[in-house]
Amino acid sequence: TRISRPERILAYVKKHAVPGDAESVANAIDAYCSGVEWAMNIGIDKGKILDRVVSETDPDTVLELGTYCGYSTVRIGKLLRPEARLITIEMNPDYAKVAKQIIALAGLDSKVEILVGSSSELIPQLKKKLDIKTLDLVFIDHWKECYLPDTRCLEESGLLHKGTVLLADNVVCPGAPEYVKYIRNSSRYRSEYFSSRLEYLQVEDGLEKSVFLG
Ligand SMILES: O=C(NC/C=C/[C@H]1O[C@@H](n2ccc(=O)cc2)[C@H](O)[C@@H]1O)c1cc([N+](=O)[O-])cc(O)c1O
Ligand SMILES: [Mg+2]
Repeated sequence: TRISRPERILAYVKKHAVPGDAESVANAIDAYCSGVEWAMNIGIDKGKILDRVVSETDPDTVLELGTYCGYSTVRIGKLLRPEARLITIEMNPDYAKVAKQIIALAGLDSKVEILVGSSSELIPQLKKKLDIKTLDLVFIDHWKECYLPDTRCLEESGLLHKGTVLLADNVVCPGAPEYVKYIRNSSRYRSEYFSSRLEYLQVEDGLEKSVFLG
């Protein structure tokens, strides 16, 4: 069988990125996905909003739900202080294998830990397994129907503190209507919508930033 799309992306990154240069890794993935074949990375336009939210939050501990090829993992990781930690959850072992190599190529493996498994199974274990107290930033970009149940699980696991930022991708396309309805109507969050474009296309999409109020 042909190699998978993530493996085609990895081959392109190996050929065109500069090892240790995270920016060149992100640029290589964007070049491939703009010019050769689309892939569900947050992309350039929404990526700039992600960058701004990460920089403003300046987090010590970040959780990402949905690693895929590691594009957003690299975008976030390159903005973190050396002592900060980024935990990313990926349930597809083949995707995790590609992401691990892309994150290493970006020189970010010391800051990033990839956990292979489902978010619903791993979120309740984070405190115990990874000695995590609370999360400063959560980037949500996995299966859209999991956004809400996993947010409830984060609340119940005591992983959110006053000021924790949740940033959700794809609130318009493909959309996460149950999540958006919950988070915008909850008195426990202050939410803001950032309108943008779906990765590599001229379709509207956007990010929802929600601050947990405790
Ligand atoms: O469907 C989308 N994303 C689903 C992502 C899913 C990823 O999350 C992982 N996961 C990890 C842990 C889990 O528990 C479950 C899944 C999956 O193994 C996959 O790697 C999507 C689709 C479009 N689109 O235009 O169609 C655009 C986007 O930006 C998207 O993010
Ligand atoms: Mg997405």
